[in-house]
Amino acid sequence: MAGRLLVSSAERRIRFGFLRPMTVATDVRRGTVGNAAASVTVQDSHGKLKTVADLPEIKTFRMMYRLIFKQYLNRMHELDKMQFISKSMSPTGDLVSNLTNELYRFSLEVILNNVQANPCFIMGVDGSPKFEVQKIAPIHYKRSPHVYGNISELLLAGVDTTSNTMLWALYLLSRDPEAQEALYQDVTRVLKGDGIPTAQEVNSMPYLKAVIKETLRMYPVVPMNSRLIAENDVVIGGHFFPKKTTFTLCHYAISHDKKVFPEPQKFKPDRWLRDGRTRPNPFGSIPFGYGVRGCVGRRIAELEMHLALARLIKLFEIRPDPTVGEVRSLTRAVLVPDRQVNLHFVERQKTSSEQ
Ligand code: HEM
Repeated sequence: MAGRLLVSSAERRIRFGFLRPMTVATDVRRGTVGNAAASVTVQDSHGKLKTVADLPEIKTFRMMYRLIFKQYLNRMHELDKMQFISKSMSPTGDLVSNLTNELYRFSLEVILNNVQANPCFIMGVDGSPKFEVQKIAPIHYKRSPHVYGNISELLLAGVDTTSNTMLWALYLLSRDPEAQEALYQDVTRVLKGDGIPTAQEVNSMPYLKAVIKETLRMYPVVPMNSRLIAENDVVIGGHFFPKKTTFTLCHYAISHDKKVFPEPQKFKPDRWLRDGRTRPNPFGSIPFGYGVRGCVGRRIAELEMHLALARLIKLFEIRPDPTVGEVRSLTRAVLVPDRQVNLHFVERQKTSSEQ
């Protein structure tokens, strides 16, 4: 997600933020997201969209993840012992700042480690192609407004998004023991021991993926974005729109359409399973946007959330705090909870094969 949300004037330069033309000639090297599992979509010289790279394996990213996640889990254990458990004895306790902060810190570390390992990544965050930076000047960032701008965009795009989505996912799971059990079964069926899941293992956990998809459907963390139809007039649904019209897409409204998602207010990860059922229209929920200017961090974000959620659910049962009540969402650039979300992390017993 790029930093600035909406710009009202169609004349405004499009390189900032969400206001982007549909017809961008893109030679942006999407591969700059590093060596995480990434599909790279570009336009070829004939303007055709194609995927140029599918990198199924994760190398440095996975290694860094292991380090970061180890620390993070230790911290969760610490919190579990010191705070979550003691707070559960005094339900008026406030856990939210802890959980929100912990998720924020976790997402931040993942992104910053990526920046360190892939200097070009930071330079490309405004969507402008700066691939050559990687080769010329690996990590000597000059203090320029451009770099500051990129860093703040990176924080909003890469940290607030994943940390809030994780928070929403944990919140939804805490309120749905059945879904949580299904997720636990899905994860423990594949993951034995303490190892970090491989890309292949993640692919074998359909319910895990479904939980993230359903979370993003219910709480699309980037609730809206825009497109500027720059070059041509268009007719949509019988309505004429002159060129340079700005369209604002409300992801939240789209993904709560009951014609596409029956019972849209219900958390139902099953609707995303590929088990023979009729799946929802793929454009019914597009939390990462779409096309050449869709989210460049999508694969990293999904990977990060899949790995984090798999580990957390394997280690902890997540329970709601009865004092919190029904949480609503607010748009604060990203979709955030309207109150502190207290959750209890109860450590699971290890099975005999894992002792
Ligand atoms: C839950 C996680 C995330 C969600 C839901 C999300 C969503 C979005 C959306 C909706 C857009 C606009 C797409 C469009 O206009 O079609 C976007 C753009 C972008 N996102 Fe994300 N994002 C997430 C995580 C990340 C992460 C982790 C990063 C960086 C590591 C990132 C970097 C970017 C960048 C750089 C853009 C601008 C792309 C461009 O202008 O071409 N995002 N994101």
